[in-house]
Amino acid sequence: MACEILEMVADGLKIQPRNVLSKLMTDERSDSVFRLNHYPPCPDVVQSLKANVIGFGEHTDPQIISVLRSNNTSGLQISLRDGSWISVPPDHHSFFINVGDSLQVMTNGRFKSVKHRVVANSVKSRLSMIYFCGPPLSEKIAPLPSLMRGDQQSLYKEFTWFEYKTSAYTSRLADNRLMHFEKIAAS
Ligand SMILES: O=C(O)CCC(=O)C(=O)O
Ligand SMILES: [Fe+2]
Repeated sequence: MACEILEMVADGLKIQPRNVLSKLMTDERSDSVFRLNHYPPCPDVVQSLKANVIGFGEHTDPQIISVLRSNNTSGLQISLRDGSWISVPPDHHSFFINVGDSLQVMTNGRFKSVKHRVVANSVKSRLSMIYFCGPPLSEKIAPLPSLMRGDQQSLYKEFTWFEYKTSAYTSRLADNRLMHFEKIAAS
């Protein structure tokens, strides 16, 4: 399914070949990961604090895309441009597809990796499973040449997936991990 989505993304962007993104995850060296998260209910804390108890702190996903499925318990929220948070309705029949930092770079910022977090539910436990499509470690993460028009420049310095991961290990979850790879605009 993740492959199909990446091929539909390529179609939508009108780029060839169709597997320009999906081949990164079908590659036998692909660094994809599957994660299961369990958030037990937090009744006392939520009620006594009358505030959000964070189950998973705010962050962007590093990979290309993330394919998430959860049970029927709410908790996942995404951050809007104005900094406010909105809830993603839980639906155990649907998949939630998230753009990761790598796809943001590969589309030179056209697709944005959106900040998200999970807040604890006071009554029910939340279960989620996520498939993160990661490229091979040696893969250069750079805007797809077929997307670059005229003299358009990359917004990012060149780096490999391994370099991104190494740099991410020294950062905090909420940090913009692409910051080290952004080109500084000349003034
Ligand atoms: O559990 C969720 O709904 C989201 C978890 C998440 O964002 C992650 O594992 O990267
Ligand atoms: Fe995430």
